[in-house]
Amino acid sequence: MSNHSPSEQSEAYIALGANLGDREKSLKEALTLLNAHADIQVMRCSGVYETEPVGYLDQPNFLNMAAAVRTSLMPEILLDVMLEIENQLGRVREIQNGPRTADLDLLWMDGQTMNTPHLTLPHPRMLERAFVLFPLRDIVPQDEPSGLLEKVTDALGKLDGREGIKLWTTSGWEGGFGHSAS
Ligand SMILES: Nc1ncnc2c1ncn2[C@@H]1O[C@H](COP(=O)(O)OP(=O)(O)OP(=O)(O)O)[C@@H](O)[C@H]1O
Ligand SMILES: Nc1nc2c(c(=O)[nH]1)N=C(CO)CN2
Repeated sequence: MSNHSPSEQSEAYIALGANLGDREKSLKEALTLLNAHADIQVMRCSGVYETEPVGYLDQPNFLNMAAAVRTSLMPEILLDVMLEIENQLGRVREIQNGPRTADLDLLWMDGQTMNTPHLTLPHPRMLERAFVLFPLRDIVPQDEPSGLLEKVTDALGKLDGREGIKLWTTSGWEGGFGHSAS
């Protein structure tokens, strides 16, 4: 089977989080590794936000961000690349919702829906999570064709304020990847 989608390129949105070790370095390395893949280009990066842990509370604050990538890979293959990057950055799965050096979630891919044991799209919890929505809002363009901006704006309107989210750095990291012009 081909690893590539029949219709050229997709735009995928990825959430990144880290709360162990040098968190900012882990996020940057994850993006560098994504962009180093021959079939993935990092197009836009959100600001980096420091966020209080959600779910399992007895753990350090996270840094969270989101990135938009262009890829010709099928969603399952893109997810495999992301899980491999988590492993390369030293992720060990011990506690559900627990601390991690790097967590990469595939949020949205041109509005495609799927539900397999390996991958659910859109990510089922993305619209409940302020630590996903604030970064996403930074990078979804007004004219995004598959309805993502409306979903993000609507979900943000239902949140109570900023819920333990503060801007850490505006990042500007996509400039380093050389693909930021559309
Ligand atoms: N959209 C998706 N993005 C990332 N992983 C997914 C997705 N859908 C299903 N999965 C599966 O979820 C599995 C567990 O992921 P992980 O351990 O990162 O969960 P988590 O980050 O602790 O929780 P959450 O999924 O709520 O963020 C992955 O191995 C992957 O196969
Ligand atoms: N603030 C914050 N909390 C979390 C996060 C995360 O990335 N940021 N990830 C989780 C599991 O994916 C559980 N809780």
